[in-house]
Amino acid sequence: MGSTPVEDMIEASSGAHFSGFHIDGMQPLNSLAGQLATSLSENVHKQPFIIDAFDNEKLLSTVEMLRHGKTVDIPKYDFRSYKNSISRRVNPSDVIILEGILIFHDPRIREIMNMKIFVDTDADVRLARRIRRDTGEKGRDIGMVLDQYSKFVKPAFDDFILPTKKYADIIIPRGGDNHVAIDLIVQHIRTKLGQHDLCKIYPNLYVIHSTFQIRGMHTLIRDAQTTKHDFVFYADRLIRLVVEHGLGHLPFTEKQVVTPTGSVYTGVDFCKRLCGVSVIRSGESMENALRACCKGIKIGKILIHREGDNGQQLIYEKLPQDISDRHVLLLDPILGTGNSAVQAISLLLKKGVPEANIIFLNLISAPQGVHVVCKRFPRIKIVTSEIETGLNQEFRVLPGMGEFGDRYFGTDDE
Ligand SMILES: Nc1nc2c(ncn2[C@@H]2O[C@H](COP(=O)(O)OP(=O)(O)OP(=O)(O)O)[C@@H](O)[C@H]2O)c(=O)[nH]1
Ligand SMILES: O=P(O)(O)OC[C@H]1O[C@H](OP(=O)(O)OP(=O)(O)O)[C@H](O)[C@@H]1O
Ligand SMILES: O=c1cc[nH]c(=O)[nH]1
Repeated sequence: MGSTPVEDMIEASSGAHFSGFHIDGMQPLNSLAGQLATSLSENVHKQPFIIDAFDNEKLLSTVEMLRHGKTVDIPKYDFRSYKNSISRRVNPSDVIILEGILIFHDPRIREIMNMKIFVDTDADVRLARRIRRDTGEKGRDIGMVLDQYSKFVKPAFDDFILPTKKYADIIIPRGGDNHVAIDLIVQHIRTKLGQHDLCKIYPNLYVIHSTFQIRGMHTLIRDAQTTKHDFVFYADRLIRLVVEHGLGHLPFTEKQVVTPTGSVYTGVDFCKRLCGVSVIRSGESMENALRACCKGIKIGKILIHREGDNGQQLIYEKLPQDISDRHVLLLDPILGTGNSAVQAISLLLKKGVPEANIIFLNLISAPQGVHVVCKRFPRIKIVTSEIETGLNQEFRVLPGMGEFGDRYFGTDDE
């Protein structure tokens, strides 16, 4: 086995292809060539392509659980009995490698992959590996292996697997021996895991496009010398930008109107059924901006007691009764450790709000908080105006802007 998960996976693969990101050991859910052969009938070419042997629903739900940070049990396929017998426990991790024949077939599975790789291996090498594996590991007779290969495996590869190559982002020639390609992929994944590429790791994290105006406003609110009046003024301007950006992520419907010139303008209609939820106290600073954009919007409140990096406790909540039918704009200007956000989002989920209907709006996010929230709730959207460098020992955001609530509401002593 190689020294990285990617290398391990390439070396372990039996030749056809793999795709990432991926979980080592996931292929039993998807089946290998032997399963493929048994699932295809002689007249497969005349029939629509239905893959009964693949449990894609299970694959999707398993990956979803891993993305939520949950441990899963993956069934292991036994080639001798043709059954899923034992299962294997897999823990969640930052990189999920998903490997298997026909892995690019189902568009829903393609959709969850950040990078799709096709390992192109010579047909002779694939056949040689197959003979070695099936006679050795599966105890099959060589005549049977060759017969199965020419009748089912080769035509099925040409008809169904090769065409999925077009979905790959990267095609690696010469399979696992191509160390340059493997190094490039490993480097790419490392880069994605770096703090500065958070948006690439988490497609639901949106950092508003920076301009010198925005940098200028941040410079003012971060400056410890800035007066309360200016702090509020520039924080409000930034908050308004974040709110407008966040509203842009709501669904919309197409709408046509007739303009005063008598022409038809094809536009969109805003999403109905919204509400805001502010995290007391700092989140309340964002309510005016939301009300200014969405007239009459209902705004619920959550109060969380925060102590250090844990010990978060929900103290008070008052939310619209029909919140589960609404898109929720969660308001809190600071995402630090992420513990307050996790508490608030967990409460919304408990009230029946679908995860995908939550947009978390904030001014600054520490990478630690982004990791915590995005891993636990991969379907919520986070909209922020800047990503910070980290947290200090007291779990304050760095460089940060100090105690936001105190500076905004004037309760700091200076
Ligand atoms: N989605 C969206 N709505 C906007 C925007 N700007 C203003 N709005 C208005 O904000 C309103 C959404 O607020 P809601 O209070 O959920 O509206 P509603 O569903 O009609 O009323 P309630 O059910 O009583 O809450 C919509 O009626 C929009 O007209 C925007 O940028 N996006
Ligand atoms: O991600 P976390 O580490 O949980 O930190 C973020 C929380 O801290 C801030 O509130 P704070 O406790 O300062 O209260 P305040 O809004 O009442 O000032 C902020 O508004 C968040 O709610
Ligand atoms: O840096 C921080 C962290 C939490 N709350 C704040 O107001 N500032």
